[in-house]
Amino acid sequence: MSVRVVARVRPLLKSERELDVILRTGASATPTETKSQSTDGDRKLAALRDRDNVVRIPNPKNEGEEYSFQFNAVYDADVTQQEMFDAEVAPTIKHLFNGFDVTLFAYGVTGTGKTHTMRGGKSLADRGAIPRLLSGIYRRSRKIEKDTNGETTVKVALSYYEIYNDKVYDLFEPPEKRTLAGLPLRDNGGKTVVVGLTEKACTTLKEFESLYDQANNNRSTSATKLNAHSSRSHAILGVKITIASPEHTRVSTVSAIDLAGSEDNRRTENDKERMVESASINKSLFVLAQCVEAITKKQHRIPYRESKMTRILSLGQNNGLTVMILNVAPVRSYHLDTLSSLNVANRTRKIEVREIENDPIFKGPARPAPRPSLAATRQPLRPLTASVNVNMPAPAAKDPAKKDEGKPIKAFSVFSDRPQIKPVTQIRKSDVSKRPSLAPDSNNTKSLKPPRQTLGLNSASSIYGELSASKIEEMVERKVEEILALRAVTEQSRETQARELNDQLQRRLELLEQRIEGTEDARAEGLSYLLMGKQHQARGEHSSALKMYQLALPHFPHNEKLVAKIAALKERMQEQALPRQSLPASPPSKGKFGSMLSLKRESTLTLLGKRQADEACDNDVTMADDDCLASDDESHPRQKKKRVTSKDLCETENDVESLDEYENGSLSPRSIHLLSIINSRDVSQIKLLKGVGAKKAEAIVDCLCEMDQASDESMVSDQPLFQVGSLAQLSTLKGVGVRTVENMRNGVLV
Ligand SMILES: Nc1ncnc2c1ncn2[C@@H]1O[C@H](COP(=O)(O)OP(=O)(O)OP(=O)(O)O)[C@@H](O)[C@H]1O
Repeated sequence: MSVRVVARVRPLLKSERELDVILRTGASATPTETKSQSTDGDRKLAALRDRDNVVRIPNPKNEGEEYSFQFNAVYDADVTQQEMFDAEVAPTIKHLFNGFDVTLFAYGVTGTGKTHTMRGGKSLADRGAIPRLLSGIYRRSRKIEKDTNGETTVKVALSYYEIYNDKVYDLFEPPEKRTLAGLPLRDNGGKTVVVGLTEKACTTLKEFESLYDQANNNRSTSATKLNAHSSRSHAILGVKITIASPEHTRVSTVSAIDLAGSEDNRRTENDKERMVESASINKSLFVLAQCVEAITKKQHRIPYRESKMTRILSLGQNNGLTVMILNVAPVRSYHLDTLSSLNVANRTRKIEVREIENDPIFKGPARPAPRPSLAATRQPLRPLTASVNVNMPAPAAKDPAKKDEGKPIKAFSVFSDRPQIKPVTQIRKSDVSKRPSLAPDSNNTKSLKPPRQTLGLNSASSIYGELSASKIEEMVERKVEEILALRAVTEQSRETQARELNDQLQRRLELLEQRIEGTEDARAEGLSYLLMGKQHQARGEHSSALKMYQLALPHFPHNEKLVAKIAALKERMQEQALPRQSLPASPPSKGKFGSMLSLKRESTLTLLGKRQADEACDNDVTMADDDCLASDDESHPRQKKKRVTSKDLCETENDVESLDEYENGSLSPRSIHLLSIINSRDVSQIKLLKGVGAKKAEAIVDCLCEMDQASDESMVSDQPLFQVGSLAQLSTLKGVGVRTVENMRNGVLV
């Protein structure tokens, strides 16, 4: 049977407004009713359980749309604690006395009413599910004892613990007795047990109330922005009942769990301590959601062990009945949280649990072949193999020999882990007809393929008298081995294929890289010629520039701009043949870009320019040839290390043009000051210039020193001879571009 999941919508709190209600329940078109809107107070139990069971919530991204979540039941804000108990908790008591374990847990966002539902208030009417459950247990115990004239006795024992920051603490122990590590968990026969937990015998409701209240004082609660009495831990109350009749003793447990609520810490404004708690709460609830998802998706691995809470809750693994009460707040401020908890709860509904009563412990002489422990091995859920009607009262003292006989017709499915030999009469007709392999006249014995079917047959082993359990197990084992072997072979061939594919891919990649590298090398060479040509041209060395452009041409054979440039250069050289011849004799012209460098330090600059070109090409092999060619004849934009775009070049050209103002006039005080700093070769001063860091300053000084060394004069004097005389010259230095010069100049205060 699947987990029973019911939703309970809490009424509006004083601080909440009617107009913020976004949840709708049932088929009603009006928002969830609040307590004030409560109608008929004395609804019948059946009516309660059968009422509309849909919660509707708008899509947060599109309010026009609505999501609907269906549950086993939905309880509006007007439903009282008594009604809630009668509808959902009271029916589980008889299952408990029939030997089934019961798990009741409240799930929901912080402040949605979990503690209210489980523990409730102090007044009689406000009492929650737990005290009412205990009251019901004691009442039933008294009745059984009375009906059997005291031959059957019922003992109730309590344990109560909390999981706080993923550590387990005994709530029957005062907090000062807690150890840092908390109590350990252990797997015991398929159940997770807390080691060293106090178990208190409790004979009356009054005793329970006092114990429970006292223990709750030990529970970790704090005021948060979203709830003045927020539970900071998951609290688990275990009520163990031991029914002892003259023939046997039967033990079953009800676990009532008040989970801590998930918190959206953007809303809680939690302090550090609360945040740690909150992280732990959210983590365990997240693991719970993951477990739910893994179970419903039938995944192989269910992450129970990733949090203590999920390990203890063992949803879908625990036998017996599970009821989840999803608490929700009806208002908008909880919108996303509500949506997410509705999602988790909705998925939980699809989880199937094995409803198996606990084995009775028989008194008297030892009995042959007890049923193997069903809980001992946790296995995936199996299809139903038998049925029990838990709604029928269990006979108080049954003949143990006839234990398996005459079980009433089922009300829900029972799942089995191990082969169970059941009389054929227990298999419903419909079941037999649905599964041909179970039919007595079936000749389909060869189709024992999937283990599920094989196991299904076990329950009907009387039909196949000759097929003993061990034989069937042997067959299953053989089949499993076959499947595993086949899988191993398939995986091996798949691996080989993948390896071959990888090799092929690698080879192709290498080829591609080689091709790209070859192309890039050639292109880089061409670009370096272009760049050098440009630099020569900028310095007025037209013949060198022409040579470089001509060397670049084979690399860009179809580039019209380059062809045009070569032609223009040739023409200009012819025009300027005379003036150019006279230039070497004339004094350096400060007004011409690079003139000082070209005339005085030609060899140095050729060296520098070449290095710049090499560097630029190393770093800029991707630069478009058009970008290179687009620069104007007189401009000298230095290559930047980043990818150069045509936009950059245009801007650079504009910047250089702006420097033209210095070409024919004297330098401004600002520029003079800047150049004096540069010429000082003082790294500590240069690095203070705008846009220049320590690295750039060092590069500038290095460059100047290199030029000094390269000059003939530097051989005879220690004094730096080369002086940067213009901003344009400055822009040609290593590590400096026109934009840097502009930056430096703008940053200079005079
Ligand atoms: N059905 C209800 N009827 C009346 N009041 C309710 C109901 N449900 C919740 N409340 C009130 O809402 C408030 C928050 O409820 P509660 O403390 O039970 O929330 P919670 O989900 O346990 O929160 P947390 O996870 O922070 O512990 C309380 O003041 C409680 O009395």
